[in-house]
Amino acid sequence: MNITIFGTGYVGLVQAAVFAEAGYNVTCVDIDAEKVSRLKKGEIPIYEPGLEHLVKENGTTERLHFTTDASVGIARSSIQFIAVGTPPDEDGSADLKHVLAVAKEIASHMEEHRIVVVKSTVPVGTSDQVRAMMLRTLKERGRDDLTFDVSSNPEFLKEGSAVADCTKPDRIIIGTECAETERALRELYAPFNRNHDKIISMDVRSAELTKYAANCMLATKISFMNEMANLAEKLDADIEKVRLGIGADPRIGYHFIYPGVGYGGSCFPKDVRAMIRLAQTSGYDPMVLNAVEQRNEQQKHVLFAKISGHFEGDIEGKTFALWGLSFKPNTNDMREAPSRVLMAALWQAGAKVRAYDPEAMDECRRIYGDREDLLLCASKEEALEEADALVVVTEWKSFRAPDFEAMKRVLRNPIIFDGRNIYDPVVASRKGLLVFSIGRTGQLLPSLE
Ligand SMILES: NC(=O)c1ccc[n+]([C@@H]2O[C@H](COP(=O)([O-])OP(=O)(O)OC[C@H]3O[C@@H](n4cnc5c(N)ncnc54)[C@H](O)[C@@H]3O)[C@@H](O)[C@H]2O)c1
Ligand SMILES: O=c1ccn([C@@H]2O[C@H](COP(=O)(O)OP(=O)(O)O[C@H]3O[C@H](CO)[C@@H](O)[C@H](O)[C@H]3O)[C@@H](O)[C@H]2O)c(=O)[nH]1
Repeated sequence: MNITIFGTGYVGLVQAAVFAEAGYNVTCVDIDAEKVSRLKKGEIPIYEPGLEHLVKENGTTERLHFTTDASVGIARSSIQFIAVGTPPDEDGSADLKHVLAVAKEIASHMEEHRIVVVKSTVPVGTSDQVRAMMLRTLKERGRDDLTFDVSSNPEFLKEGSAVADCTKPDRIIIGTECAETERALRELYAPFNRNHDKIISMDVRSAELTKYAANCMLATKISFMNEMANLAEKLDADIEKVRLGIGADPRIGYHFIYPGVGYGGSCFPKDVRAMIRLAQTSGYDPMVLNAVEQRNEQQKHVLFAKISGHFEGDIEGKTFALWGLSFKPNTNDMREAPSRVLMAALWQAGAKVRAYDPEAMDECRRIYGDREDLLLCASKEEALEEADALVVVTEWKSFRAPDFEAMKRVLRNPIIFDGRNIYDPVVASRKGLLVFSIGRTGQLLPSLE
């Protein structure tokens, strides 16, 4: 089976590699010529566990092609996936210009029936816009005899485990009103649907809403837990105990109830805002989602407030070691990362940052360039040198069991601001370190001898 995928970002590239591994011939089209030329050489522009191996292995065969020439991809395959970005517009709504550009491109070059599958995260009603754009373009070409279908197949992969998520999806949503498309997509996904039927078929609009609803639900869980964490501090309770206590209820579950410094990344912030805009333009006041978004914005400032509180506002001239730049572990992605909000606040207050991240150093350099108040360190140990305290923003595995005694010797003050609750304050205190966590301060903080 031949498949074409527009967009070689996290979604398009990973899905392409996984389809190719299953034995399909996949043509990847991207307008970014540099990216395409790197991919042709087997260079992977993003860090995603397992991806490089898959692209290299399949890129040397006939199964995985990269091109900037849309017409090649359109001619080759009956199924055309749209997996381009849907970044936020100025008002928070999803900007559909890339999606519609691909729709126009497909209609400009197709010579026979095509199944267009929207995999990008798009507001309800986008498939109607894609359809209208294609009809208009075909009409302009004088080829409105050509037929096509537009369906929805949203993607649920997580960065950092994208290959695993695509290989073993927990559900495959097929949003279509066309029986032929449903048959084709069921056949396409059959290799990923062997254990039990993971395919959930529905109409296109419900499929589009399912994607936003999933992300909004997960974001709501996180904002709710952050709210409980902030309250726990006020009430001298320990949110980590509360987390275990509520997670034991299977109706709540242990997943996605970790408090922290707020959710980041390329999806939750953008998708919650897009859902808010969509609700508002439909004449509905999304009270819950507004609160989710506001809590998250404030949560990104909680760590700085703790730092400032401890040093009684005397931040100017101080240096902070920062462990973790990416928005979550196992990725180099820094889009909407809480680390960026924290660094901006520290710089604004006149502090310097010595940062380390296992994968996001190049990305950080790309974003900030050379700055006097940012030193990118070669190791987590180097970041601690001459620092007034350590701040942990991302819970990378390699940060979890540090040598507290060595840390105490190097830091100017034996203090850790732990934005992900990866350290036990009691254990750390035995080694002479004071840990400020999220949602577990007050009487629970052991005093240092
Ligand atoms: N990143 C994730 O974890 C994730 C997960 C699920 C869904 N999504 C959604 O999937 C979509 C893609 O996200 P992403 O993170 O892969 O984006 P991305 O920004 O990493 O990549 C998008 C790619 O599309 C290319 N592109 C733009 N216009 C094009 C065109 N006209 N023709 C061909 N290529 C074009 C860009 O050059 C870029 O390489 C978004 O709607 C996103 O919300 C993302
Ligand atoms: O208990 C938790 C879980 C996550 N996070 C934060 O939430 C953000 C998002 O994390 P995660 O969902 O793991 O990463 P993403 O790669 O952004 O994946 C989300 O967004 C994708 C894009 O839409 C969807 O496909 C995925 O299903 C959805 O999980 C990160 O900043 C995490 O630190 C928390 O603060 N607490």
